[in-house]
Amino acid sequence: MVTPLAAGSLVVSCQSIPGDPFDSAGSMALMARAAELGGAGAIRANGPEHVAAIRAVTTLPIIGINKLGDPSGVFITPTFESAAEVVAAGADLVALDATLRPRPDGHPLRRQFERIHQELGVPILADVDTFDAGLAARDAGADLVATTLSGYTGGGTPAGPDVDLVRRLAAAVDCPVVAEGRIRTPEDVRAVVDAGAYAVVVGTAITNPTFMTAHLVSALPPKWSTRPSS
Ligand SMILES: CC(=O)N[C@H](C=O)[C@@H](O)[C@H](O)[C@H](O)COP(=O)(O)O
Repeated sequence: MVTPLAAGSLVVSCQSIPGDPFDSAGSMALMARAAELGGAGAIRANGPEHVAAIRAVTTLPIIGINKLGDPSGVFITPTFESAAEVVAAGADLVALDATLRPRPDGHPLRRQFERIHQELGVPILADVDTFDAGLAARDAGADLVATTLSGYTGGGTPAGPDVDLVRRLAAAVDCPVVAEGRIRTPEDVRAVVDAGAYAVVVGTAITNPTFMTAHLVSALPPKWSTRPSS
């Protein structure tokens, strides 16, 4: 299936954290507008309400996800019905958890892919955690494979992106490989592009000011941050 995601795109993931000051559809729509002004090629957004709010302010392609259920298991667009909701709200592609973990509805991934293609008519971005999951997702019919879930399914979360997984998948699958997860700096972007990424997704570094503030505050020397003002 032809993807509306252009090669060489920077995709901005406009997702809010529950309880954060920016946790609203309106805030994510503003983030999407800012991303478009800055040159983003697409937006990734969570849930029908946020997808609809972003659809109303931009013509950029939207990668829709629908996070439901327990975050320790399969929860990114876990079912066909959850995919249908974000497509009805305006998503142009659907991203979903394509790890090898058991799925909440017990249906095989291939069946979910077939229904999304046949009944919703949109391409599928498979969020994977490992090389084997990437191969399996492509074999099951994914249109694009993303490294989104590497570092989040056990064994600890590294500080930077999984450049090696991007490289291995890009050399092995006959579909675009999207780099996603912990891409925070221009150097990270160049590293995943050099590894063969078709497009690059950045979320936290752009759309989570609370995290980024804490991240930079943590770099302050302890004595400097507590010294009295003169
Ligand atoms: C693991 C998981 O649930 N990742 C989610 C996937 O949609 C989002 O929480 C991430 O923000 C997104 O993948 C972008 O990554 P980063 O925020 O690191 O640039």
